[in-house]
Amino acid sequence: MEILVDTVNLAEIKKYHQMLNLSGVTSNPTIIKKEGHVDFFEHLRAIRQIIGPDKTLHVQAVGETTAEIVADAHRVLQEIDHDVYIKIPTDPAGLEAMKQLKKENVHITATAIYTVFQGELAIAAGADYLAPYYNRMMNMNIDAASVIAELAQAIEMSHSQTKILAASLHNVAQVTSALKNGAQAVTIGTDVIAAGLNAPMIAAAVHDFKKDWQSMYGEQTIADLN
Ligand SMILES: O=C[C@H](O)COP(=O)(O)O
Repeated sequence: MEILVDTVNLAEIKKYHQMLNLSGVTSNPTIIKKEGHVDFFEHLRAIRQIIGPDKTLHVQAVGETTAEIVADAHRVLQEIDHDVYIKIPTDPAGLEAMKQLKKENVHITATAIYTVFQGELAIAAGADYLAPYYNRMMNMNIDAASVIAELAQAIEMSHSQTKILAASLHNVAQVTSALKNGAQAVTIGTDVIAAGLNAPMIAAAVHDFKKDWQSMYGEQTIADLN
């Protein structure tokens, strides 16, 4: 199971890289905008510095034509490193760019996926990851769980190496549903992770255990015991 964070906030990436066994970081222009007008390449290099070479870093191309997308990909690979996963929207121009970039062995994350059909074409194009947009599908009354389950089946049936990296996850239920339905990876906003771990019932359980411990041993921790 791969857990990624859907943020480019350096402090948040540091915090969750330390807390969790993160597999990587994903971004898109909207996520980058939240940090203000940062130096794009410098910021991405800082993320790579934090997560190290073994984690995956997914950066979205912004060009609209195939030639522009391919040029964006080349620039990102040149400025950051050749292990970056280039996120490419799964539309006509993007699919053609995927086909071209796979010939150069570039890592591809096919993004903006709302339908099984888009996913199937991205699998055929050799994408390394598919990023189906869970919450955005739900907003359109598309059954996101079924789309992910069908894509998982398509990958299995075609013996493809493509993995599903569920994105646009707006709550813990969506995360667990994506994983249950066959996503190998999920990219989660740090607000969703925090909300999932800050449930009052977790704090209450920890508090009750502490109270019972203190009623016997006072302020000493286990490490303090003689
Ligand atoms: O790049 C993919 C994002 O996970 C989309 O998330 P969003 O629907 O919250 O903008």
